[in-house]
Amino acid sequence: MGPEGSYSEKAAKLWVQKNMLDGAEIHYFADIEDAFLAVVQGKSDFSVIPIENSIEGSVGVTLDLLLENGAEIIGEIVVKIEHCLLSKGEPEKIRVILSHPQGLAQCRHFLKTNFPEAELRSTGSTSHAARLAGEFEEMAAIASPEAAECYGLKVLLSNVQDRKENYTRFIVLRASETNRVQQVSFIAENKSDNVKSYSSSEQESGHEFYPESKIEPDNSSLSACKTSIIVYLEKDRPGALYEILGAFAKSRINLTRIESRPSKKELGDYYFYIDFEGRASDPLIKNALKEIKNKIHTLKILGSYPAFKKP
Ligand SMILES: O=C(O)C(=O)C[C@]1(C(=O)O)C=C[C@@H](O)C=C1
Repeated sequence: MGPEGSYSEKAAKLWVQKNMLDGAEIHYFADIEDAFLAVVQGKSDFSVIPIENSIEGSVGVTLDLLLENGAEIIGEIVVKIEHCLLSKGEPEKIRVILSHPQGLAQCRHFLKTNFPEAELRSTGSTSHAARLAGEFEEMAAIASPEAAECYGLKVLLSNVQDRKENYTRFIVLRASETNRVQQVSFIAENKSDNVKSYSSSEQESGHEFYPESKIEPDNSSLSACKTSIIVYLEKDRPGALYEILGAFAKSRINLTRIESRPSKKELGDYYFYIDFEGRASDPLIKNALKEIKNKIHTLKILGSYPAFKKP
């Protein structure tokens, strides 16, 4: 998610560095949906998308897109978020404050206390907010110090989020295997022997997929890896969720997160997003997944990936 100076850019750069993908090019998209779909449509090899924040919780649109699209989670990155109040003008002049909805929500108390009269407006990203604030003195943005530098803004106040400790977890996606196979054959068909040429505008960047071996996780121990799944029960019955969680508990599989999301079919009907330690290919986990398959309507495995380790 762009433009330059967003937290997503920071996460993407960190992931590139961690995986030594030297020479990787960063492409910027207007919002979470566009960045997500870029990978599904073959416009990028990987997408880096925010999924949860320690103050504000889940990013709903990301959860919905994970359900609706064929994308695989192959990594995660946690970024410390230190929001600043940025503006060209002085604090007394501020009439409108812009940010991504997550940014505004993470600073709700600060904004209400210090700028009760200001109009709050959402933008596609915090950096987009900073870019706009660069144009009008009566506007301010909640964004990173890097965004201030990018768009020539003053940092009026630092660390304005409602809790000092503020972290966002980003996931790294690539197209699911079926999608990737289609995209690779598409590239191969459009490539002559030694000249790289791509006839479709969708493949303008002319990229090739990074070899998978470069991004395979270290699977030396179960806790070094995480797996994310989506479960749909369809029929609400007593103990259904308990049985699913029981299958994990019985095998001593450690759950790291469980989240519900409305199915959008009717009120009170949910999908459950579950993260746990270990890889889906591990026999212990395979067994637990087999056991729960009989008790539920849908199981979607989103991917197994190395758990984030603090540098
Ligand atoms: O707007 C940005 O800079 C983003 O990268 C998006 C995003 C988010 O959606 O959570 C990322 C981190 C912060 O929590 C605020 C906004």
